[in-house]
Amino acid sequence: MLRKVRSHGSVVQRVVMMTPRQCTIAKPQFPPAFSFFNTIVRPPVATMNTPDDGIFTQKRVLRSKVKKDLRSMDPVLRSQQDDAIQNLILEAPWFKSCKRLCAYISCSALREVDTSKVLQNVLQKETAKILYVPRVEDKNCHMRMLNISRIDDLIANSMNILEPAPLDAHGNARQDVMLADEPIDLLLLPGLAFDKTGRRLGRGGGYYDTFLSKYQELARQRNWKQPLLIALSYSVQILEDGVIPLTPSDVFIDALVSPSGFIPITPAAQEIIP
Ligand SMILES: Nc1nc2c(c(=O)[nH]1)N(C=O)[C@@H](CNc1ccc(C(=O)N[C@@H](CCC(=O)O)C(=O)O)cc1)CN2
Ligand SMILES: Nc1ncnc2c1ncn2[C@@H]1O[C@H](COP(=O)(O)OP(=O)(O)OP(=O)(O)O)[C@@H](O)[C@H]1O
Repeated sequence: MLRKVRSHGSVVQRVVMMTPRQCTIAKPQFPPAFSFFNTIVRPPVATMNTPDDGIFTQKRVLRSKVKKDLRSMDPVLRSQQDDAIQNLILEAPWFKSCKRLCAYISCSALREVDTSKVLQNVLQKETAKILYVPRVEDKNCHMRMLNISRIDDLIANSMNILEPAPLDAHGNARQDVMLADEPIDLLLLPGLAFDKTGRRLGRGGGYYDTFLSKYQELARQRNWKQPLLIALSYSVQILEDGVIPLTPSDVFIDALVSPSGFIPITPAAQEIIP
C-alpha cells in the first residue's frame, strides 16, 4: 500500500507493509546506505490487532520463538553458516546450470541467510543469468519479482529491505517475472522455519505463498516446467517434522540448503542430485 507521509516538511510516498493480523504504520526514515548488511532501525509503530484463529496464533508463537533463537545465534557461527550455505549453492550443478531465477535480497537485521555472494555471482555478466528480486506492492499480499542487472538498482523500503524501483535508470519499467516469455528455473526462498517434509513458515505477510501459487498457476497454463523452490536455512531453523502449523495457502518447498548440505524433499529435487 502506498501512503503519503509528511516527512520533515515534505510529503513523500512510502510503502507501508501490512502483516495479516496487524496493520503497521512505519514512521518515515531516510534510506540508509545501500548494503547487504543493512540493519533495521525499528520505528515506533501504531498497531491495530484483529481477532486471531488458532492456527495463525500458533504460527505467530512459533515465529517469535524462532526469531528469538536466531537473535541468540553466535555471530561467528552465523557467518560460518552463511558461507557454508552460499558455497554449497555456488558449487551446485542445479545452480550453475540455472538460467533465470528469483532470489531474495538478504537482510541481516532479520537474521536471514546471507545471499550477497550468490547474488554477486549471478550478476556477473559471464554467468548470463537473469535475476528477479522481490518488490512489495502491498495490496492483498502482493509482491512482484522484478528484473535487476546491478546491485545498485536497489533502494531500501520502509522495512529497510533493499528492493528495486519499478523503473530502471532510463525510466523503463523493469520486467516483471509474471510477464516474461520464458520460465524461471529456480527460486531461492527466505523463511523463518522449515521442516524436511517441505513446510515453510514465512514472516506472516503471505507475500511468498501468494506469489508462488500465482507463478505455479502461470507455469501450468503455459506448460512450463515448475521452478525448483529451494529455501536457505540455518541449522536452528530446521524444525522437527510436523511442528510447523499448516494453513491451506502454504506452498511446499522442494529442497533446503543448510550448512550441513542440500536436503532434497520432492522428486523434482531428488532428480537434480548428481
Ligand atoms: N529479504 C526479504 N525480502 C522480502 C521478504 C523477506 O522475507 N525477506 N518478504 C517476504 O515476505 C517480502 C517482504 N515481507 C516482509 C514481511 C515482514 C517483514 C518484517 O520485518 N517483519 C518483522 C515483524 C514486523 C511486524 O510484525 O510488524 C519481523 O519478521 O521481525 C519484512 C518483510 C518481500 N521481500
Ligand atoms: N495464495 C494466497 N492468496 C491470498 N492470500 C494468501 C495466499 N497465501 C497466503 N495468503 C494469506 O497471507 C496471510 C499470511 O499467511 P501465512 O501466515 O501462511 O504467511 P507466511 O507463510 O508466514 O508468509 P509468506 O508467504 O510471506 O512467507 C494469511 O492471511 C493467508 O491467508
